[in-house]
Amino acid sequence: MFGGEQEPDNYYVGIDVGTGSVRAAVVDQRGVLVAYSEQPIKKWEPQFNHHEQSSEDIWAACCVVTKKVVQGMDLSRIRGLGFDATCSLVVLDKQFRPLPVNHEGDSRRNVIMWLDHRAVSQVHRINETKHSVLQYVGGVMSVEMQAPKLLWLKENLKETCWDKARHFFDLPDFLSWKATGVIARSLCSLVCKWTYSAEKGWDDSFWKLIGLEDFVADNYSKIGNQVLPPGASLGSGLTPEAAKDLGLPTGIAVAASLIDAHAGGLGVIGADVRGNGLICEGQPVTSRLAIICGTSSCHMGISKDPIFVPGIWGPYFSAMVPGFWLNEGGQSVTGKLIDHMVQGHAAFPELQAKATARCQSVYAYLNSHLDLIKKAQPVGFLTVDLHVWPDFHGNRSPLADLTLKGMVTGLKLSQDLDDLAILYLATVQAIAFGTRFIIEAMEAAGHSISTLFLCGGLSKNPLFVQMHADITGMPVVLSKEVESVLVGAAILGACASGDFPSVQALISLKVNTRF
Ligand SMILES: Nc1ncnc2c1ncn2[C@@H]1O[C@H](COP(=O)(O)OP(=O)(O)O)[C@@H](O)[C@H]1O
Ligand SMILES: O=C(CO)[C@H](O)[C@H](O)COP(=O)(O)O
Repeated sequence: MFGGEQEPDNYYVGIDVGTGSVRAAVVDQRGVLVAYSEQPIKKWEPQFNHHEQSSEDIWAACCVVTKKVVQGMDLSRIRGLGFDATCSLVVLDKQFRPLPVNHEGDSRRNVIMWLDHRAVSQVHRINETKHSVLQYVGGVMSVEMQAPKLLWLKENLKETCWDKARHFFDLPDFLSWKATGVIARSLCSLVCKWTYSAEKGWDDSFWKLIGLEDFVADNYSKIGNQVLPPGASLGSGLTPEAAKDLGLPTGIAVAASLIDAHAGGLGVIGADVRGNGLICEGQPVTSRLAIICGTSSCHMGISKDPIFVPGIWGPYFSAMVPGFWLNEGGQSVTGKLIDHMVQGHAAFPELQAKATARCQSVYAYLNSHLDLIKKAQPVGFLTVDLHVWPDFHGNRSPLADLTLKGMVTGLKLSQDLDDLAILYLATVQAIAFGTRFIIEAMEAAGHSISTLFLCGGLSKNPLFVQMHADITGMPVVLSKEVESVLVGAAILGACASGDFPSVQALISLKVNTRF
């Protein structure tokens, strides 16, 4: 972004709602992050594969972090606000009150999270229809998308939720509604998770065929019949009530939102790489793959013309970079898998104690422990006898098979810290091989990728980044600004403010690291 080296006059606020926490940042007109705050959010897992959150808890966390980042600032310099969030499903009634998405009737828990796999039977039936909209999600709809979840609600919670529901929002759209009172949806969420077409709109025949004809009957008013491009300015901007909640001025511009992975993609894909000797310098932006690695990893590749890749979501038109088609590969659990493997190991308490004693994160400790035990050989060779298959939560791409499970081969009876470190390494390598598998599928279908641009929590782990470079054989670029997802959200706010002509004009960022 945003260009220019002059002293900043204008600032933009980005709010990023991830799976585990909400982050806010103030970003100046040069694209520099000047304040940052983070707050955890609640998650419930009332039964296996059911994952729920609370939209009120999420909004409250947005308010806490935003108030913190603008503390002491001249608020009149804040020109715009942008949101991104996970693609979770929020359910509200006629008065915009939360409705329960669970058998317990707990209306606090009104969000079915993106990683929730309750709607297995529903997605199976949807895929059996072989409807033409499925071509635009890689040929197979994921259980993580919204149509199967909506059908599950209709079939399982008819009285307590479905019949009372008036608004079904993707979480990024819920946030922009909460800030502005405008119920218009972002093209990003509707195209990527709800089968909406940027060119043709909703397909009545799909909703009728899968048993959700209710939406057609009321002209899609419950799921969105006003659609805006990400970055478009919403209504009259921030309402007085939301302004009070967030500690921001009433009326500042608020943008139509993005899904979190797409905000990260926007934050990194246009990076200015000049002078780094990278292969992608001078190549079109379509040679870049943005990988947003947090709880999950999302692999975002763009093209001028639509490319149909079996098992990879899309092609989606204008869902991330306006005017480009997007393909989105993904691994449903990556950060969550690494945490699961490390925290579940018998040597974890010892690891935690040793890391704490050195004032290090467990991952920094494990990385230095691997360096110690590798001796003269390259670290990657420590796993010649131990292998992980990482699909503990199914395979999102390119196999698109939610029934797949994880595997570890080569286990021994010992369970000491060395074993834990090597299991951690094998898990990171397995995830990197998953990325290679996705890239191979994208290239076989017509993409031509030369360089990876990583962001998200896992990109702060040097071992994770190095393994991606080694295993894919591609250079990995990290942004100068570590919190690229928040920069993507702030780009939306900057675009909505009218200070910049378009999202495209805003996506050139500086980089400083390569692996
Ligand atoms: N400094 C770090 N070193 C290693 N791993 C990290 C670091 N920071 C975050 N992570 C990992 O990144 C993942 C969370 O990434 P994040 O982008 O915060 O997720 P989300 O957006 O899904 O909430 C976790 O698995 C966490 O362990
Ligand atoms: O489906 C997705 C994007 O299309 C993401 O996996 C989902 O939004 C969760 O993101 P994160 O792992 O960053 O919390």
